[in-house]
Amino acid sequence: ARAPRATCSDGHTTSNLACCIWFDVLSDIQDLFENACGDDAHDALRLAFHDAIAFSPKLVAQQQFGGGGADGSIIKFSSIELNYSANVGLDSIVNAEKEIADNRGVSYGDMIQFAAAVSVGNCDGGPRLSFMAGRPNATQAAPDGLVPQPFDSVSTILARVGDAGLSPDEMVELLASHSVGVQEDIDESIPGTPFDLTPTVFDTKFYNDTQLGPQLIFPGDGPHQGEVKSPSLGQFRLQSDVALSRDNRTAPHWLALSLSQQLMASRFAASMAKMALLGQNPGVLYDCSDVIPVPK
Ligand code: HEM
Ligand SMILES: [Ca+2]
Ligand SMILES: [Ca+2]
Repeated sequence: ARAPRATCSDGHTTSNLACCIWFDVLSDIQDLFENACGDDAHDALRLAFHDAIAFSPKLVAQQQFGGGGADGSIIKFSSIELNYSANVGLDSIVNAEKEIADNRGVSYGDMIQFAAAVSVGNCDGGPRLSFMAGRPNATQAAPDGLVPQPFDSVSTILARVGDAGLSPDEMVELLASHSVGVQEDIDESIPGTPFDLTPTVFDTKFYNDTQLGPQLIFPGDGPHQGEVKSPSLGQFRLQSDVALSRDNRTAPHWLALSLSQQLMASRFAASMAKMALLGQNPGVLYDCSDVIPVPK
């Protein structure tokens, strides 16, 4: 059955009038992204992970605050969280999204997941992500140490994301995001070096090249902590990506995704939807997915 339509004051239609504000936010965020899959879109996708993954039931069991997950804490408490080493390079997207959210009166947690969903649709091959709105504002900064680092072992990474609620398969699926990413801060001599040869295309090349590509060269002045050799000067290899691509707990799924654009895109969309709810009460959220543009 088709969802009932409501018409916003600007003429857009959506299944829920409470979603109308997101058409305004969409226009702001697309101005920032220049309707493209460029630097700001990439940063917005990375930001969604760094906000959401900072959620730890394990810390709560030790009577500590475990972070609020996808709660916008990385914007609300940016003066704290942007000092964490894993969050290097996120300042400019945090400031840009904060300004839009403040202007439009939406929560930072919603803003971050919305911007990420829009960003993926701007990349050729990117699936249409869903978007749930209604996250309350963060109450505390997330503690340090919850965002995986490229020099972490596979066991460390899987334990950390497992604590947050993500399976090894979901971790693998989410890394399709590195198909549209570049590094800036691991090797500062070569900012903008991508993780695959098609950083504006959401494709399977990243999975294929990390798993099967030869390890020949450090493209800049490396090695740096978290970096391993890459197949060519034009791309950069994170140690964690290569380790996950070859570990027996994650390599089979990595291979499966490398063989099917359709599987990769659909699994990524499902895992992103799950990640966007980490630490959140789904009962207070409502579906504004119909505001997310249909990818070209
Ligand atoms: C094991 C987990 C992960 C590790 C260790 C990791 C690490 C990194 C590192 C070191 C960079 C380069 C940052 C810089 O130098 O500017 C990066 C970039 C990026 N990451 Fe991840 N990442 C992980 C998972 C994810 C996930 C789950 C997402 C999204 C769902 C994501 C999205 C991105 C994007 C889009 C970029 C590119 C940013 C840009 O182009 O400026 N990453 N990641
Ligand atoms: Ca957070
Ligand atoms: Ca790519």
